[in-house]
Amino acid sequence: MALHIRANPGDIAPLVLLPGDPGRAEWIAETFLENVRTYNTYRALLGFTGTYKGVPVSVQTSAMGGPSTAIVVEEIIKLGVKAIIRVGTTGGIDGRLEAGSLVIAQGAVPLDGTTRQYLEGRPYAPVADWDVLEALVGAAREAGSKHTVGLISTEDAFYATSPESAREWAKFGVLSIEMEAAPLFLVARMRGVKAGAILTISNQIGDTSFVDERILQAGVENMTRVALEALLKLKDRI
Ligand SMILES: O=P(O)(O)O[C@H]1O[C@H](CO)[C@@H](O)[C@H]1O
Ligand SMILES: O=c1cc[nH]c(=O)[nH]1
Repeated sequence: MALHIRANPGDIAPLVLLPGDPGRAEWIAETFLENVRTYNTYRALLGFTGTYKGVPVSVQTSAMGGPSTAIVVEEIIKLGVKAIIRVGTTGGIDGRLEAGSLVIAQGAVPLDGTTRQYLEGRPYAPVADWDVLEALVGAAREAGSKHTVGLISTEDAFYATSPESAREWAKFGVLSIEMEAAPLFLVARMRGVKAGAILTISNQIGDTSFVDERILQAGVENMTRVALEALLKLKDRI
């Protein structure tokens, strides 16, 4: 049993979706999985295992930010997980991507402190695993889901980011900003596990007003279907 994910080897499937929000984890499990059982409730890091189209799949909450994500990812890998897809929300920059649209991350500029601590000052490029990236893009294309593949950035301080600072990153090709992908990519790579991320644009950076809930929910549903189909493609590559 791990310290925070109070589960045992065998409780978690090798293929995992990783949302930040425990409510989204529960919704994914209830909506898309069959024969669901809850393996963790400790600290609201809700974790569920079930089957999707007959294949064992787990949904594990990362909670918000790098510190929690790194703890969760380290522990689920110790418990036997082999491939992880983050299913998150992200803030777009300057309205280039509209609310509800999907971003598949090639890599994440590591602006967060968690990645910095692991790297001890080394320059590094946290990128998605190639098989996961290919599976996500393939699944999105097959579903006819409009998506953009590219660079995102991962930060710590949601309310410290301004449209002006985000715009500076856009000059270097950053599409959107979120809070978990860089440490996920780094820790997975260090431990020999596959990871990727697909995200739904939930707002524009600096504008914390909610987008229309129906638009956001449609994007999240679309993202989740694509991610689940991508996990199926990874089944024989782990
Ligand atoms: O929707 P989730 O997956 O939580 O992701 C985004 O939402 C949270 C901020 O509102 C951060 O965790 C950020 O990365
Ligand atoms: O980190 C995030 C995620 C969604 N929206 C933001 O503005 N920032």
